[in-house]
Amino acid sequence: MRIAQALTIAGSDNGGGAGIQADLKTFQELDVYGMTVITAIAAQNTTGVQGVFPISYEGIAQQLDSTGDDFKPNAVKTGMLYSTEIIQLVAEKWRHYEWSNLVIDPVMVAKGGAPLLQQQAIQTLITELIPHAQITTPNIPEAELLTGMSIRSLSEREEAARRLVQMGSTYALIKGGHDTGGMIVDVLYDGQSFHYLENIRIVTPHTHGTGCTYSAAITAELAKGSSVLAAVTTARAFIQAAIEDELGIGAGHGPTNHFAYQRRQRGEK
Ligand SMILES: Nc1ncnc2c1ncn2[C@@H]1O[C@H](COP(=O)(O)OP(=O)(O)OP(=O)(O)O)[C@@H](O)[C@H]1O
Ligand SMILES: Cc1ncc(COP(=O)(O)O)c(N)n1
Repeated sequence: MRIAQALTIAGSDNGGGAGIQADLKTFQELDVYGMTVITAIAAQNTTGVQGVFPISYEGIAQQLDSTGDDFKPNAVKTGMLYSTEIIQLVAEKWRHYEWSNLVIDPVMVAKGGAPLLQQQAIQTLITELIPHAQITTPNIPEAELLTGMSIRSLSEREEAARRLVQMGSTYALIKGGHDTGGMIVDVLYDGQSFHYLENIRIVTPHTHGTGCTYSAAITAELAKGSSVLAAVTTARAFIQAAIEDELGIGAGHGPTNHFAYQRRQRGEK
């Protein structure tokens, strides 16, 4: 049996809703073999982040080498990278191992406001990693910090996507989850034309890890050989189902339901 393989380079969420745990669950649900390089341990639950403990530089470098020396992932995603040094290291190993299909989820701040990327590392993300990206998937506040512009209107979302492509990302996906209103519009730009993914906003507190899960689903689909547009379309359906069929875990912002998409595909409730 041949199986597509994907690697996630991200932080750990012991609560299982975001970070590498969300990524692995998503890979598994989409029939992709998952591997991890852990950058930091975030102690957190549905009420917030209680602590962040970065893995040492050597610890991350060794995980990247142990992975790269033996495995050939068909796609790679990055989530919480935390510092300039880690971003530079990932960029160096990316070139060294000649990986492909890089999905960058530029994780900066957790839902409750805890910083997951040091302020000064944003510029390093722009210069070192984004030029290697097949697709970069910021939410609106992340897109504002990356592009230096404020984003209110749809045309500003399009302009932010243009700027990300100018920085070297082949595709840009500006996610609309932080917008207000009944419909959520995610804007995908391929350097020439825009695609709009519109979905009904589900009213629920259980949206912890939506960005992680969405970008992991894109990564899984790219690993299986889908085009970027097809990968984003499937991933959008995956995250919509995961938010809609809520699990109701925890006292605060609970995780999304990673089982929901495949259960629906099988005709189960
Ligand atoms: N309430 C909701 N109903 C439907 N879709 C949602 C909802 N909240 C988020 N989404 C979708 O989930 C995806 C990611 O959401 P968002 O834009 O909030 O990213 P994010 O801030 O990176 O997520 P997170 O910080 O939770 O990991 C987007 O496609 C967004 O449209
Ligand atoms: C390890 C890790 N990575 C990413 C997030 C972002 O997810 P959210 O914005 O939903 O808190 C997180 N909380 N923890």
